[in-house]
Amino acid sequence: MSSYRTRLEELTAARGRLCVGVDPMPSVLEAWDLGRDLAGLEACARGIVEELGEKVAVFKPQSAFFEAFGSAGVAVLERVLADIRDAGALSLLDVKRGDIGSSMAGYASAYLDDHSPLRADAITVSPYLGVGSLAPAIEKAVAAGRGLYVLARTSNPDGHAIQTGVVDGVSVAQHVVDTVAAGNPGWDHAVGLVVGATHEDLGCDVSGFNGSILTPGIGAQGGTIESVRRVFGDASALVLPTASREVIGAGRGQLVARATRLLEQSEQLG
Ligand SMILES: O=c1ccn([C@@H]2O[C@H](COP(=O)(O)O)[C@@H](O)[C@H]2O)c(=O)[nH]1
Repeated sequence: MSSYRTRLEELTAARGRLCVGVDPMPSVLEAWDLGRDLAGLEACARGIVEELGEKVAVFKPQSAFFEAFGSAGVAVLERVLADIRDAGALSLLDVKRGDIGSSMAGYASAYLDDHSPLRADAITVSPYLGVGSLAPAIEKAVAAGRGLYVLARTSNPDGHAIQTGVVDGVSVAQHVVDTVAAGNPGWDHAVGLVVGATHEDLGCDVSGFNGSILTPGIGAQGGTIESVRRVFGDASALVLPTASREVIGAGRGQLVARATRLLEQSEQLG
């Protein structure tokens, strides 16, 4: 399999630069006229991929909404990941894992191994235990042609204090950006960042970054493609904008129109 970076570049060149979030939360199920139950979860999550699977480059299932239904919900997630593969799109599983190395190796097997039923093309990871603790997942991702996105500057206001806090002269977010950038040439540029779309001041400089930047917070959290273009400047070219409720939150009938609108807007990102 070619590298994650190559597959991402090829697919976004062909389908446009948008990652649609698959967040089948109760309000979304309601908007889709579905029950807040396992059947509703499956109809909504698989319906999103059925409608958009060949139009969109990347889908980001949010693991929390599947885990909420226990093992039956996780089985739905496995089917959603398979649907995404069958549609020729990339899956970016939002699980925000982070632990000491030995446990991180377990997570890597769960999400990045070619034989795992929960395998995704990329996952989100947390660097709170140190970027170095992510090494087993990075090794696995590179070897398997998969990717990781490391939380650097998240979209939520609560992240501000910890991520813009300064240690040894640089912000925590900048430390994450710089550490990933330094490793990326040896990692096939498979490691990206999560940097939210909601900030007027990022609190870190991503202009020299050398991987993909996942940018959540568009729509429901107040960010726009236009604000991403303004705030990220030249680094906009690296951005993979992602939106969940903005695309899926008004029911199945609105899906294609809402995704198409964001895809058109994302052409501004260069
Ligand atoms: O910094 C972050 C990291 C991840 N997320 C996740 O993205 C989606 C956003 O949903 P919207 O409906 O588009 O607001 C959700 O799954 C979050 O857990 C984030 O928002 N911010």
